Amino acid sequence: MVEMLPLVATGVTVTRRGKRLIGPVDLNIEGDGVTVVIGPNGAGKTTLLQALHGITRLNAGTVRWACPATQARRAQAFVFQTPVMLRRSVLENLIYPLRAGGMARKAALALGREWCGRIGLGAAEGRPATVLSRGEKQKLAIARALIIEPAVLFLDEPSASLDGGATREVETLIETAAKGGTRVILSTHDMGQARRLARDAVFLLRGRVHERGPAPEFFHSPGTAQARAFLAGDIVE
Ligand SMILES: Nc1ncnc2c1ncn2[C@@H]1O[C@H](COP(=O)(O)OP(=O)(O)OP(=O)(O)O)[C@@H](O)[C@H]1O
Repeated sequence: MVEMLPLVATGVTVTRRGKRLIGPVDLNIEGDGVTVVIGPNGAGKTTLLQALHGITRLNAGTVRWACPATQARRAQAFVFQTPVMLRRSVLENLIYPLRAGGMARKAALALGREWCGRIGLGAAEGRPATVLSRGEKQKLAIARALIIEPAVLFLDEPSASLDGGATREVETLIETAAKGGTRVILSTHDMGQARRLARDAVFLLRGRVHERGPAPEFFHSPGTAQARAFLAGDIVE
């Protein structure tokens, strides 16, 4: 895997139609495991993830990786909150990034089938991906991101509106990826999920990093009144 970390964001600011969505944000991400980005609706979680991944225009600031930008782009993946399925079979969706990366079809199919089985869709490999359930689509989208063995994986609300069983399956995929050396950065509204997965937490409020820390300390004894209130389930704006 490409050595991409630390990720260093400095003064990252995104403004749209005269409104500052995030920033300035300074953030350093290194080590391994899962970083969770949490905060109220509209705090800027999605915008921050997209800014770090390089798919939204910055109005100020920089995002730097430990490797050249072209290499960094190829070694990271992003899974959107609403998974985008190609109008092809489950298996063809899975092998798409492998083929785009130049892998021979036979090898790609073998790896794709292995992943189909791993996410419990072995019997559905020929089915159109568009007819899958929401949970199945999310698993497929995550598997399609992981199949290229990215060094860094961004996930925006990976289990929004999934039930307990589907959420568990998605979390297992994420944990396995993190154990395998993929650095995961995800946003979530689910504080149970944040506690289960996080190595460290970033609490965003009104587009700024309000508090950041290792998960055990952050969840046990947050340092700011707003983070305490948020974790207690109070409305924080
Ligand atoms: N292209 C855009 N133009 C104008 N405003 C935008 C644009 N994209 C996002 N916003 C606004 O920026 C703010 C941050 O949005 P973002 O989706 O990043 O927040 P979030 O923390 O992910 O929210 P949620 O928890 O509701 O998903 C919101 O007020 C949103 O309405």
